[in-house]
Amino acid sequence: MDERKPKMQKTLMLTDKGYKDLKKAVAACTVTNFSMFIPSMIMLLVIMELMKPFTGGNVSWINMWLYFAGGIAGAVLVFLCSKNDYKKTYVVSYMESENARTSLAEHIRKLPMSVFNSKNLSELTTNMMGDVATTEHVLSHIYPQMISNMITITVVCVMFAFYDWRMALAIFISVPVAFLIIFASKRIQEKLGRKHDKAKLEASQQVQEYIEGIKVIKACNLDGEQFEALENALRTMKKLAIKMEFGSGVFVTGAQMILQSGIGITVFTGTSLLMSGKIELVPMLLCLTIVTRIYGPILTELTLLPELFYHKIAIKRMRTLMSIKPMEGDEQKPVKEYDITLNNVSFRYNDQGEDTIKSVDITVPAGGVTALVGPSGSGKSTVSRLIARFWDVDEGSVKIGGIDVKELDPEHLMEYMSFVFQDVVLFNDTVYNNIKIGNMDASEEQVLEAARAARCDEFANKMPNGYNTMLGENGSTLSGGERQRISIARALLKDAPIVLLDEATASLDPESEAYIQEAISRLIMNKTVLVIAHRLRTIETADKIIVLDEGKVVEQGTHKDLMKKEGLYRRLYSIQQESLGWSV
Ligand SMILES: Nc1ncnc2c1ncn2[C@@H]1O[C@H](COP(=O)(O)OP(=O)(O)OP(=O)(O)O)[C@@H](O)[C@H]1O
Repeated sequence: MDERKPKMQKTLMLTDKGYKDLKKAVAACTVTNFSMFIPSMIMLLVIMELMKPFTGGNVSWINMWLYFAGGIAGAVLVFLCSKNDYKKTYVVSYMESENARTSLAEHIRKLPMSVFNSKNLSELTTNMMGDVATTEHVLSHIYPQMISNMITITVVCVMFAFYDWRMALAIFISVPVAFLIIFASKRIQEKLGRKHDKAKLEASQQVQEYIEGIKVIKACNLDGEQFEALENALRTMKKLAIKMEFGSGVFVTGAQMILQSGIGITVFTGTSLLMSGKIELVPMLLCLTIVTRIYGPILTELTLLPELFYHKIAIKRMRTLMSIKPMEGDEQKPVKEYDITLNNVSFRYNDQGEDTIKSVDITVPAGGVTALVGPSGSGKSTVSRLIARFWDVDEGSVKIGGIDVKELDPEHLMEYMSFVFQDVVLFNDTVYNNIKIGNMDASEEQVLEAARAARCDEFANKMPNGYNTMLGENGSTLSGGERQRISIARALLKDAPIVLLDEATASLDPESEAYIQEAISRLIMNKTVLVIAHRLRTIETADKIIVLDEGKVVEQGTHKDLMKKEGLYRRLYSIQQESLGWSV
């Protein structure tokens, strides 16, 4: 964030507009605070009018009617000011939280995958929802009111100081003491807040794991064990929540008592000054009216103040996430050739530990099909992730058409690639929209054409609303083969010149596989294709086969070439051929 921005703007991570709107909200709150004095003043005037007969005067009914009219006008004014104040404070908070969530989402989208290795989903959801909600609450309920209350009380005290400094001091003295008590508890509150946050995160991870793994839990009868872990996490969260509430409660109640003692101090000072003839009754009553009026919002504010400390923790977390450098690159640079080369590439997922890919040289010729094979864990998927720049290589380079992928913005690079993975991610939307994701600019006709080519018609037409049928969360209502066909339809619609197929048909039954193979043949026509396959018979016709073992290229050539050698490929192929004869 820009160093020249005001401290409060930086602290609250506000946009320029948000900061301006916050100032407007403070102004609106201050106007409301002052407008609130009007009814109390009128009440005071009415009381004084009614007391006239006790001092030998008469009640003026004209005055009473005037006060009545003034009261109504005052009430309308208070209503209008409060309405404006509500609008200003809530608009700023909701607009800013929308901005914060959008910029977090945009930022997360551009982060290297290594970030997602070290952060889990619950942590990111907490950042996007919980931390922003804390900021939202602080902006709508604390900052504008706190600042405007400070302005109001300072103005009132300064005004009173002109009349009698002792009365001004009596009103004011307890306010800073009350605030000091809350701020003195900052360390304890922050510590408790951090612990509670950690417990909340642990609990939401447990809930997420429990719900995601519900099928396995049921199948393996793990209800007891898994539920116990969840229960423990929830119990710890409860304990810490109580501790936190108790911790803040002690200080808040103490601060409130001190503040309320201000009323007593004002009454005592006023009465003493009145008795000694140093002030008159009316100003003293005015003082008391104001003090009760002004302390009300501050009392509420004191209960909310500890949230400022938890907010600091939330802001720190958001700032840490925002400070992670996104992957950058040229957003325009055209890629004209589509051959892929890996030159002496080494890569490891974690800073500690062994390289997953070790000094690999690979060439994927443009317009042909290259297969990547090897035992499980040999690094096939990792190579495809490096080509797509989901991760950056540690050594060497990955080039497409002679351009290093590190020079290209990841989103720009994606324009040249389509993927079909074994795990297809589907959104809670219609079948049609799930396919359209492949190319948001495609016409309806193009979407349906791609869907037909990927053999989606067979299942979509049987659904209640055809292509407009909503899929459950992550397409839970579809079979593995159906999900794959949607994924292929997306890729067909995208029509990118490079296609990466990662175990696309590995988990399918023969009938689904036949459908998918047909759709895939259409997809890869005239494209640069890199296919990762476990079942070697599916890549026998590939133009080139690269064999990986423990992160190294150990063989390459055509199926025929490799079968002539006594190498890993031939061994894997023979094992698979043998297993075809097995039955259960
Ligand atoms: N996100 C990750 N973080 C840390 N290590 C990882 C990650 N993904 C993969 N690995 C490790 O890298 C190695 C290579 O994994 P990779 O998925 O590339 O192998 P693969 O050949 O595609 O395996 P498979 O055929 O079983 O899918 C494995 O040891 C794996 O445990």
